[in-house]
Amino acid sequence: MKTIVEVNNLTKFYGKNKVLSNVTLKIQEKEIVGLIGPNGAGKSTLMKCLTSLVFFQEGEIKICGYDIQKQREHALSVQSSLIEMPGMYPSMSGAANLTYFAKLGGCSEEQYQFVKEFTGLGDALKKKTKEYSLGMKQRLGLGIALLSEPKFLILDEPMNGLDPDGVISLRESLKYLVEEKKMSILISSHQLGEIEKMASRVIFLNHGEVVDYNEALVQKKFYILESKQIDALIQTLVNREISCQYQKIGEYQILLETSGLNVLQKVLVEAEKQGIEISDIYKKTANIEDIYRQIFKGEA
Ligand SMILES: Nc1ncnc2c1ncn2[C@@H]1O[C@H](COP(=O)(O)OP(=O)(O)OP(=O)(O)O)[C@@H](O)[C@H]1O
Repeated sequence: MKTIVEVNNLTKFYGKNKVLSNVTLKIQEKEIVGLIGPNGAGKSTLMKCLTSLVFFQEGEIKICGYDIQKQREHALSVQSSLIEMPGMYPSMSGAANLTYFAKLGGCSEEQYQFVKEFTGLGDALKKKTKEYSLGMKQRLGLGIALLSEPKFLILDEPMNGLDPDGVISLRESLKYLVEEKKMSILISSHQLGEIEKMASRVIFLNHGEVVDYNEALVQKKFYILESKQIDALIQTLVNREISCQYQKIGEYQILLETSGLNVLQKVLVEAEKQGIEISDIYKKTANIEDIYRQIFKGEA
């Protein structure tokens, strides 16, 4: 496996406010890594450090082996990003924007043609970009980012404002870039379901720190228990001191997190003793949303 991004003990302050604390992570070739965390967790700041848009005080960042502070030009030459609104000239057409940025970056004719096709904008490339919808701007913005044939792509909330078709098309585009162009992608989003579909791995940030969720959470078993006597069931869990995490997720349902079947059995035995009828049980493996809930309890 080839490491494309290496971040070691990155610490960033805005004034006296520490917004990133000892962030350490790696991204390998052909990985799509999701960056998840509540508002203000530091996702955009981390991305801005990776693209050298902001200065950081401690630690190091290497992109394809190039140090972002000591070999800034090289480190920037192998990456592209789409952070906040894609930059483009509003009174120029999409095609003119592409041509302009292609010339600026010395893009090959082959790559230019690939990007033109890849945007999927077709005839709309002739329109001025001030007439573009948000989705069209995102497509063009991604196209512009790809002109330099980056090894590493950073996307900050690229799904914002996209309709379902736009989201599906973005997902397919990213998978293509990883599979066919061997790129690595870091993508932040609050759309956990989408991240789950497109990312091969997820990094959680909380208060500027990478959360070590140890992926063990993914192996935990979750059961949804349905009962009309849900409050009595919860009371039983408390009274009998059954060691498990649970959460009421509906009028008649609790989500039970256990480390094994024996805990579920204990719960069922106790419920039966108390005359509590469990009407249904569903088994569930942890998904990103479950893990998010575990990590950010009450903060989401
Ligand atoms: N230019 C700035 N000057 C001072 N503080 C800033 C600046 N930019 C961000 N911050 C602070 O840094 C912290 C992290 O912000 P950041 O935008 O990185 O979070 P985020 O995880 O991207 O949030 P969101 O999900 O809302 O986009 C916040 O406390 C924010 O107020």
